[in-house]
Amino acid sequence: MSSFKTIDDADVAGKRALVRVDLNVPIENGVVTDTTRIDRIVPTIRDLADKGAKVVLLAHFGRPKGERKAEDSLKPIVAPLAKAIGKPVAFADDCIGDVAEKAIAALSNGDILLLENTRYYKGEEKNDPALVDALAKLGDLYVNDAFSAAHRAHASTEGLAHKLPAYAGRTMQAELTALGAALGTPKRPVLAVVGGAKVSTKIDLLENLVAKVDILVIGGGMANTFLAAQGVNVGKSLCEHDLADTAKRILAKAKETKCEIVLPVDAVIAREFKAGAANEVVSVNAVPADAMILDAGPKSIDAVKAAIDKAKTLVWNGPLGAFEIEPFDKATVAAAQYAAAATKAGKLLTVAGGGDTVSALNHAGAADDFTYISTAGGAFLEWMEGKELPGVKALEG
Ligand SMILES: Nc1ncnc2c1ncn2[C@@H]1O[C@H](COP(=O)(O)OP(=O)(O)O)[C@@H](O)[C@H]1O
Ligand SMILES: O=C(OP(=O)(O)O)[C@H](O)COP(=O)(O)O
Repeated sequence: MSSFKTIDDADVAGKRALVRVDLNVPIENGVVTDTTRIDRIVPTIRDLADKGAKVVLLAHFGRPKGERKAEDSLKPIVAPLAKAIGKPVAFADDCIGDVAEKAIAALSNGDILLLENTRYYKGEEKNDPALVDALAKLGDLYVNDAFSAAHRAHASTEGLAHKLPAYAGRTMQAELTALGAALGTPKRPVLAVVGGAKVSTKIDLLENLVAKVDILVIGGGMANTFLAAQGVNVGKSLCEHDLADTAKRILAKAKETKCEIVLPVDAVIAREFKAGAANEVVSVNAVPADAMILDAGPKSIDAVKAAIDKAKTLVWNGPLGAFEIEPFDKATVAAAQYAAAATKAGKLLTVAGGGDTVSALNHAGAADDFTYISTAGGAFLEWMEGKELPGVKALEG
């Protein structure tokens, strides 16, 4: 169990509390489509505000890589955040410097301010001491409530904890407690389902995961990368061809550890990435060069269901297809509803996480029946691997 200070240990009245939260939520046309991450940080924010802190929220959005990209602004999140907290939330157009300092100076005790995307600065992902210093100047204490970004050793998730008195927020505490309770000694067989689009940042963790789980279903963009590594032509699908060697190494390791790998055998393909695009089901060996795989096909769905039937524990991060655009949500919805039914019947313990995964499970009407829904995707899988998360470790001093 982690040994860090929590906000119960902090004297916050009249202090500027820099609170790292995860607001990397799904947004379509400027509208937040799933508020799970927002809802989960409310207790920490309300608690600090009620105790008279000046609450200054730090967060990233997307992967702008140090550029001020308008589509990665946190501004559209202000209104849903204020609604969830039930209090006004001010916004500053920068996370450091004059703009941030003036906005903080204008706060009264109990006020809440959101600073613009920390990833507008290259120093964030590099954990650059200069950015850490510039951020530290803005606060008297630091609270990390972003468990879902705790696998990143970034300025606002790791560096700051060494510069200011550091505390874990309520969600950070709750996630670690809930994951420990659900998965500390998981009932076997353990099935992991890993899909989604963040192939390059998640593929490495599969190498450890195949030593921890009995069955691994690989779906979504991740599956395309594995199929391509095996010589399958995936056409214009989301695929990271330069990771072929990594994929091969993981498949070899899975053989050694006797972890069963389930890859799609058929796919729903289309030529346009849009709702209602003309589509057809083909074998993964027959994807035309000008088409993309946007979902798993019916035979693949049956294979996922068969894997769920064998398992006693399921951990899931990453949708099996481009579930935001119908009809390419079928595999994700079918697997989610099947797992939810098995959980309800008492046959399976289910833990799922990740910004888009939770959104997909809500879309499928399955989230409420899962044993535990984490806000975290990559962070929760790294926790599952047994890795020390830099954001958590830094809180331990
Ligand atoms: N075959 C596919 N082609 C393109 N995008 C896909 C495919 N399968 C899944 N995705 C996309 O993956 C995204 C979610 O991936 P990721 O960010 O890794 O998940 P999470 O946020 O749950 O950790 C979704 O936006 C979904 O549309
Ligand atoms: O959405 C997140 O992670 P997730 O996709 O694993 O759930 C976190 O905000 C971390 O984002 P990042 O993977 O761009 O560092």
